Amino acid sequence: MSENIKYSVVVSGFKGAMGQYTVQMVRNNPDLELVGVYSPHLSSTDPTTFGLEKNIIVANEATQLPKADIWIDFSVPSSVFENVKFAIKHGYHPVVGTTGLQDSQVDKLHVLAKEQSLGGLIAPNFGLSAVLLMQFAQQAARYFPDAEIIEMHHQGKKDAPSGTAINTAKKISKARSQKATESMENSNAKFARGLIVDGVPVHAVRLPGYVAHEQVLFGGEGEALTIRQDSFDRKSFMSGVALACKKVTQLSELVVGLENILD
Ligand SMILES: NC(=O)c1ccc[n+]([C@@H]2O[C@H](COP(=O)([O-])OP(=O)(O)OC[C@H]3O[C@@H](n4cnc5c(N)ncnc54)[C@H](O)[C@@H]3O)[C@@H](O)[C@H]2O)c1
Ligand SMILES: O=C(O)C1=N[C@H](C(=O)O)CCC1
Repeated sequence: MSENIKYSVVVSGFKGAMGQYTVQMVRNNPDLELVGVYSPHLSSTDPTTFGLEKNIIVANEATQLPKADIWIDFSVPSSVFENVKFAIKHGYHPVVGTTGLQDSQVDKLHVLAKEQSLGGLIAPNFGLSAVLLMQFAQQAARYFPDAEIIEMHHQGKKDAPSGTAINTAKKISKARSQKATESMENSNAKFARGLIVDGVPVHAVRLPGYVAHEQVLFGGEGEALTIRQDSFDRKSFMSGVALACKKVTQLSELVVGLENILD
């Protein structure tokens, strides 16, 4: 980061599993300064209730947040669009980890950010292992058009399939040079065969003990290839979030995917 520049940050969804890690990451990062946190339905807005310094604004309405350079969002799929729209309109550079944005919503946010020449990043996964898995899967799909995805997450996950799995399926679909062998539309066992995302079956598992994991299975004639990544700890996402904070103020548009800002 350039010398002596400290970026101010607000964290939306600060009480959630990812929000809590993010708050710690920002507080421990000498290049970042936490100035506000946001979550609706709070019983108290006293920062000390949440173990935060007195000068940090705790807001249960976005309009109460202080101005800042960066808005990090780890909220819920049903709120992320409105949150990011608010962030862009108010000049915060968005760093968005929350999943569940529809393509049409991403398009709208892209236009909004462009109108304001404001850089931002939406990343369905901030983990390096997942980013690499998606890239390897894209490469493999050129030669193995037949692929299926199994994503496995903790039981508290609100959305299914995961944002990463949807993104992986899209990338496989784009990279395929041939159509997959089976026509999934004609399958008579739709539930057991998973949700078809861009022609790729996606199976979602929710179990205790799991954090975030994905496996892509490719099958060819007499051979198979399996690519797997495991996020065993939410700490694994934090270097990606920190990198996004470092880069996002230098972007002049909304970028999707951590791979686009990796050095
Ligand atoms: N991109 C990544 O690398 C990555 C990694 C992990 C999780 N995620 C995604 O991040 C999101 C959050 O995950 P989590 O495990 O922390 O979930 P969580 O349910 O533990 O936390 C979400 C928090 O958001 C709060 N919230 C509800 N409505 C809100 C609103 N309108 N504005 C702000 N906050 C609101 C909730 O009260 C809760 O505290 C999910 O979409 C998940 O898929 C992404
Ligand atoms: O824990 C979650 O929820 C995760 N969500 C993201 C997704 O939906 O892909 C990334 C991995 C963790």
